[in-house]
Amino acid sequence: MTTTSPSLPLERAAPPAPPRARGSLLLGHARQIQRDTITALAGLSAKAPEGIVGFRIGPSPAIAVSTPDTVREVLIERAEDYARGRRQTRALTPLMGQGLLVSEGPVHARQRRIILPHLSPRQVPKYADTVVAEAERYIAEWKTPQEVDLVAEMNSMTMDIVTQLLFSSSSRDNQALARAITEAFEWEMHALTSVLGLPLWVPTARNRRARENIATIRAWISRFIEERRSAGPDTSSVDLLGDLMSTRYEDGSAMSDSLLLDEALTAWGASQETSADAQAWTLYLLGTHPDVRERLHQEIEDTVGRRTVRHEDLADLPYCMQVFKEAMRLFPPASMIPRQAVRDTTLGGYAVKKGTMVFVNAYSLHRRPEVFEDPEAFDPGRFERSRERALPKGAYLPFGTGGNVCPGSHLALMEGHLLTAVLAQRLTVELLPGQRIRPHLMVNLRPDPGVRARVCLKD
Ligand code: HEM
Repeated sequence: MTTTSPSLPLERAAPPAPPRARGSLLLGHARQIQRDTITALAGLSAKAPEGIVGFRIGPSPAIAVSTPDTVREVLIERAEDYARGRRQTRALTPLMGQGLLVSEGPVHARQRRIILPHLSPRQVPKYADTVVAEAERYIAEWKTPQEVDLVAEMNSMTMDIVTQLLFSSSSRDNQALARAITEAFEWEMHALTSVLGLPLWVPTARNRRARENIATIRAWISRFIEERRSAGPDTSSVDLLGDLMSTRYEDGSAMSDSLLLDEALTAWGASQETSADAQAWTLYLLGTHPDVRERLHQEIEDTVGRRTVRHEDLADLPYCMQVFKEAMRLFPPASMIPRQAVRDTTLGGYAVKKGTMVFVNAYSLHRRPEVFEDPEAFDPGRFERSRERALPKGAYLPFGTGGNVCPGSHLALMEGHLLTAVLAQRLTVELLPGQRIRPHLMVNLRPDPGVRARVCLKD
């Protein structure tokens, strides 16, 4: 007689924890991350051949991912397992309300559907003349030759540009408003990065000031909305605010005033500093690579000469775009895209526990030697059309990917292309010697402690 043993359900082995970087017993890698976030996270990713590494920030488990596959898993394939971190939401809500950087789920999807068409490749060329005019006006006000900090200058220039693109107005003549904006963005930065990250209702002096600033800014934008309404429908489409006021949901209804305000402030916050940092890095890299600068100047000389740059010129300025894209490869303004696991899940075959913070490390992704040969070298040739097309999917992500991919990417690329051309056309920029400039990550990646340069208007 033969006997068969009762069949047992096959037990699947639980996925293992991701390879762990050893940190201090109590704090994990908190101290290193607090001191120098980008170096700490890049260092962790460099020791992770599979592009996934686990570590702790104090008691909280965290993971950094830095290969095209692991990044795509977090941002696309298993995106529903991750949300924005609680800290990000808490820090951004006071200024940006329920705008796209805060909202999730159906509200987020509905807002993206209505906003994205206004930032499409067909729509953004209408903003080109404004970008060029603002840049030229800004440059013309310099008494040159002059020594400047390029980081501060690019911040002011992009602030002027973004307020024109959004509201057809400038904050620079209104000192109280300009100060409120700077301080409010600084408060947000502090809330996102400080160890304590106290919520706005805690009555500290810093929080009280932030509440006043936020009220000032929101009142200013509300006034714009009211003025537009009373001026009638003709004023729509002159700027992004006009577009958002005139757009309609599928059911024919318009965006509420409160959401209009939230989305305008979100676009402002999401675009101004990212664009400024991208441009500052571009100038810095051009300053340290005379061969690239020479070729760029030649392209502009041959194509545009001394006349004002127009959108139609961009197709004939391919090297200019390659320079901007390569600068964002080496120094992506949004270097770390944060997420938090909302349930137990897996990543690259490893277990991820609910609550784990996940950092999509674009800085290290853009330096994968198997994708980018000699990754530390500044080589705009990598973005020649055929070479760019040959890049693996998800290898270059300055604007993220998936359901939260930057809706302003076409505008940002056009603005970067135009500004790179205008600045090279109108100025000679010479970096001052003896500077030690390092990437520093607060929310965005900026050159620290700034980039001192001698600028001179060309005749
Ligand atoms: C060089 C300039 C820029 C860079 C590097 C950049 C980068 C990014 C990245 C990486 C994300 C994805 C964040 C995530 O997945 O959590 C993002 C989101 C976003 N960006 Fe940009 N951005 C730039 C310019 C702009 C501009 C010009 C606008 C608008 C006019 C804009 C509006 C937004 C908004 C609203 C989001 C949130 C999208 C969502 O969560 O649905 N950005 N940006």
